[in-house]
This record gives sequence, C-alpha cells and structure tokens, in this order.
Amino acid sequence: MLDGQVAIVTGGGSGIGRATALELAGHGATVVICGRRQEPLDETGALEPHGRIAGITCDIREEDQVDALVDEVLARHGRINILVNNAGGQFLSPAEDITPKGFRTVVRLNLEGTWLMTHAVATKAFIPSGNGGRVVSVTLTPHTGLAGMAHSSAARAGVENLMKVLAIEWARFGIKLSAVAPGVVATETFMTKYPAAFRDHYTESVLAGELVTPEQVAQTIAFVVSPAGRAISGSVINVDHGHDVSQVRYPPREIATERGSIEQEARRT
Ligand SMILES: CCCCCCCCCCC/C=C/C(=O)SCCNC(=O)CCNC(=O)[C@H](O)C(C)(C)COP(=O)(O)OP(=O)(O)OC[C@H]1O[C@@H](n2cnc3c(N)ncnc32)[C@H](O)[C@@H]1OP(=O)(O)O
Ligand SMILES: NC(=O)C1=CN([C@@H]2O[C@H](COP(=O)(O)OP(=O)(O)OC[C@H]3O[C@@H](n4cnc5c(N)ncnc54)[C@H](OP(=O)(O)O)[C@@H]3O)[C@@H](O)[C@H]2O)C=CC1
Repeated sequence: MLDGQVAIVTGGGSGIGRATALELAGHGATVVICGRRQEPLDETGALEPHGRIAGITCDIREEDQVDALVDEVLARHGRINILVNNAGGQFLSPAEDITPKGFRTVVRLNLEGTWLMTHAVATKAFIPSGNGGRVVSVTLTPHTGLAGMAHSSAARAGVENLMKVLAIEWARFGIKLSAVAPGVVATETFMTKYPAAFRDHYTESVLAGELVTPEQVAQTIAFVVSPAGRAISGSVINVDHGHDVSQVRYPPREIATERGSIEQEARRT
C-alpha cells in the first residue's frame, strides 16, 4: 500500500509512534523516526525485519534540529511523502499550579514543534517536489476539555485548527493534512507516568470498558495516508471508543439494570 513512500514519524521510539512506524513500514514505506534519545529509536528499528526504519535524534522544539532532520532525510532518500506529528505530551496538573514556564514547555512541544516539523517538510519537500504530501498530527480527546491538562488542551486545539487552515492554504500544492485524536491509549507512558489513582480511574471508567491500543491508532493513521484516504483533509478523526462524546461508562453502575442498560420510562396513560 505504501511501497516507495518515505515517511517521518516523530516520537517513533515508543508507544503510538513506534506502532505507527511499524505499521507504515509493514505496508512498504521507508520510515525515519525521531526523538530526543537514540536508544528507543534503535529499539524500534530492531523490531522491523526489513531494515525499513531508521532513527535520527531531533528535538522538534528546536528549529535548527528540525531543519537538519528534514535535510538529512532528503539527502538519504531524495523525497518525503508522509509526515506523522506524533511526538507530544504533557504533565498532569491543576490549572492554577501550572507556571508560565510549564505552560510554555507544553505548548512549545505540542504546538510549536508540530508547526516547525510541518512547515519544514512542506517547504523543503512537499511543495518543491510538485507531488504534495500527507500530514497527520496526533492530538487528544475529549474535545470538550481535558481537565488537569489545560496547557495540552489548548495546544491540541491549536494543532487541530492548524491542520484545518493548512488544509485550505496548501490544497493548491496537493498537501492533505488531518488530525487523529485518540482517547485513552494503553501505552507504557500512560500506564506508568501518571498517578495511579488517575490512571486506574480512567482505565476503569472509559465508555467502552477498554482502552485504545497503540496499534488501533497506527492503523487509522495508515488508512489516512494510504491511497484510500486520499480525500481526507482538514478532518479530525477520533479513535477513542466514543470517549469524546461521553467521558463516563454507560450506564452508570448505580442505576444499571440486570440487562446492563437503564430502566425504560413507563408510557403515559
Ligand atoms: C473531564 C475530563 C476528562 C479527562 C479524561 C482524561 C483521561 C486521560 C487522558 C490522558 C491522555 C493523554 C495521555 C498522554 O499523552 S500519554 C503520553 C505522554 N507522554 C509524554 O508526556 C512524553 C513527553 N512529555 C515530556 O517530555 C514532559 O512531560 C514535558 C512535556 C514536561 C516536557 O519535558 P521537558 O524535559 O522538556 O521539561 P522539564 O521536565 O524540564 O520541565 C520544564 C518545565 O515544565 C514544568 N513541569 C514539568 N513537569 C512538571 C510537573 N510534573 N509538575 C509541574 N510542572 C512541571 C516546570 O515548569 C518545568 O520547569 P522547572 O523544572 O524549571 O520547574
Ligand atoms: N497514551 C495516551 O493515552 C494518549 C496519547 N496521546 C498522544 O499521542 C502521542 C504519543 O503518546 P504515547 O505514545 O502515549 O507517548 P510516549 O511518551 O510513549 O511518546 C512520546 C514520544 O515523543 C518523543 N518526544 C517527546 N518530546 C520530544 C521532543 N521535544 N522532540 C522529539 N521527540 C519528542 C519521546 O521520545 P524522547 O523522550 O526520546 O524524545 C517519545 O518517543 C503524544 O502526543 C500523546 O500526548 C493522545 C491521546 C492519548
């Protein structure tokens, strides 16, 4: 499906980024992954049997490192067809305790880093090639407001709108941009980084009763960048078992009937 395509996946050394790199490579793409540390990148590369994944260290918040990464990929492969902006994250904190530096740190990573990568790949590769390209940015649900993550909620809203604006402006270059917004994903980071009570609550109370897997997010990204996803641009695609529309399990345990539903209202006589 992706034979001959060259992809960059940011944050490809772990979690969703690793699963995405493996998924794209499995469909024939040559994949360059980046992150701040070399070791996780090498671990991802070792999981791919055909040598289609290589890692290059890059902090996506640093303009000179982003430029160097894109130049290196072009020098090695001569083209870039796909960019997956997956690197991101945040720390959990009540909004009133987030310092200016902490807010800036999260916005720089999620919004500015995504902009730097997207702009560099578009201007150095997609536009000069005349062939356009595909961009998918990984964001977050719920879109109704992610309590405890004010900085990240704001940044991800910015990323989703950025994808929409660029989908309009860069349609003339054949560039398609979308966001894929996962719900709660069972990555090692999610399972180990957050306080146990927070993790356990959201693990147990998600609507579907199960977490999203990294592979499910990766398969959606692969579909969007595949020939079958050619008409997708300016979209936000949730991969979240309905987390965006209902943040609690249905029905609430307290009022569940034996049939696992809610009691039906009696008809008026
Ligand atoms: C109704 C609501 C329903 C909600 C349902 C929610 C369900 C759960 C959804 C969960 C979804 C999301 C999951 C995920 O995203 S999992 C993947 C997460 N992955 C990551 O976060 C990886 C990347 N993250 C990082 O690298 C770091 O977290 C960070 C973003 C902070 C960047 O790290 P960096 O090394 O650059 O930054 P520093 O550590 O130097 O910190 C810089 C300043 O940031 C502030 N800070 C950092 N950590 C904290 C903290 N724990 N508490 C408070 N402030 C923090 C601080 O100002 C740092 O500066 P100082 O060290 O000088 O103080
Ligand atoms: N897990 C979840 O429940 C959900 C996750 N998401 C989002 O999906 C994405 C991936 O999450 P997940 O796989 O769980 O998280 P991970 O923490 O496993 O992945 C984050 C990756 O990004 C890399 N990274 C972090 N900062 C930078 C940077 N400045 N420059 C380059 N690379 C960087 C990290 O590598 P290194 O440290 O070596 O730089 C790491 O490989 C994130 O944007 C996350 O917020 C969205 C919804 C839910």
